[in-house]
Amino acid sequence: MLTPSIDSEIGRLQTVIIHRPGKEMLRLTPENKDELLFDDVLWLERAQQEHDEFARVLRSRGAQVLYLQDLLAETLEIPEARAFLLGAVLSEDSTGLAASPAIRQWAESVEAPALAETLIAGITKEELLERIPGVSSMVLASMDPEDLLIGPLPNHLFTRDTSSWIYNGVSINSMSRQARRRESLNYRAIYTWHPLFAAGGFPIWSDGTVSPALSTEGGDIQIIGNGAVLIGVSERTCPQGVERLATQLFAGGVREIVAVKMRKTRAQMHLDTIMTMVDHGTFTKYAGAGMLPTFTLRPGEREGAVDVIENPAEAMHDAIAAALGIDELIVLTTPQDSRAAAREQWDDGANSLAVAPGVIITYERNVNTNEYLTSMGMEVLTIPGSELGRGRGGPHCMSCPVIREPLDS
Ligand SMILES: NC(=O)NCCC[C@H](N)C(=O)O
Repeated sequence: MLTPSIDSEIGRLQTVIIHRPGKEMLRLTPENKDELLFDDVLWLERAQQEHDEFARVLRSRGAQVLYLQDLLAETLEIPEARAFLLGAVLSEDSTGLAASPAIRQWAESVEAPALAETLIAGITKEELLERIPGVSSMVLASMDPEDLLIGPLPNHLFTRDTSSWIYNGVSINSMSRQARRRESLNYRAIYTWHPLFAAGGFPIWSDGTVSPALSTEGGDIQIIGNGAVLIGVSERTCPQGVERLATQLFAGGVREIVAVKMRKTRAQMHLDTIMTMVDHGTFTKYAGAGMLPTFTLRPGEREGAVDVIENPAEAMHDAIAAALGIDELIVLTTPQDSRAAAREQWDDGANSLAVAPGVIITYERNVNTNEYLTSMGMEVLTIPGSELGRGRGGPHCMSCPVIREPLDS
């Protein structure tokens, strides 16, 4: 059993969920990559090596690494969890009325590890018919052999986005994009039934079932400490979603939220693509992000009410410093020309993961940023990411911290 607790972005990382890329990546093609939110197809074996190095570095700094696919497989051993996931994924809406009973019967009998892989990698018509030949179904008859009856979830790689531990509770996020919505179901099953979490005792800020019109994604959420949360209002996280999460967090004791109004572009899809916290009161930030308007949100007087203060762009850093209860923020922006800055941002240069205050994991390719952060006193642990980065996410996106040491211990 775990006692999850994340009261900052930088406290020593004790437990983290990551996902080793697998067969789901082999579903990516030049034709479907955009719909699946990847910028390129990737070389799976190399991506796995890069990811194994990520896991090695995490462990070398004392973190317990939990693999999402293992958690899912262990969860699927529990009949209620299996029934929940199969009911949600293999509904008549997706598999059709005629094939549904046979598919469900087959899925009930699959060993948990294989079923976990199938839920993440998806299944083609031909793979299904190898397992249950002779099903009479117009849905299947209308498909080509290699068409996917259940789609893949390649973006499970970015464990942070779908699941955010915020102080003592968790937000299973409502994903903005169709390609990522089923990811929330997997986390919901894990946090409800997996033995590490099933004892509960933690608030669920959101169970992932709210409408995508109220989307919040974890790449936009940073737990900056001092009872405060920084949230990007981005391409993926909408103001309605922020307000909804804010009411839950305020009821649970969070003191203040600073929401950053971001540009809505793919290159800056989440807050952690332009800035991440690396040390006490210290952020690394992409030069091209500039100063952005913010909103300071606090609990209103009435129950469930939220007070909103608008802050001009020039007050961005001051608004975050105020939430942290400090006089001034330290913002580390690599001095380089704007083209080099844009290239490193695209390659997740601002997407660092702190494993302790001032100790961060970054992609090795962002040489200027890494040298600069080192010169500013950070300990920079680099990992390769040429393949992993094709999904447009770095170490921060690829991690869902569950337990961090409290900052004041
Ligand atoms: N926090 C992040 O920025 N996560 C990266 C998500 C990349 C993924 N391909 C997506 O578009 O959702």
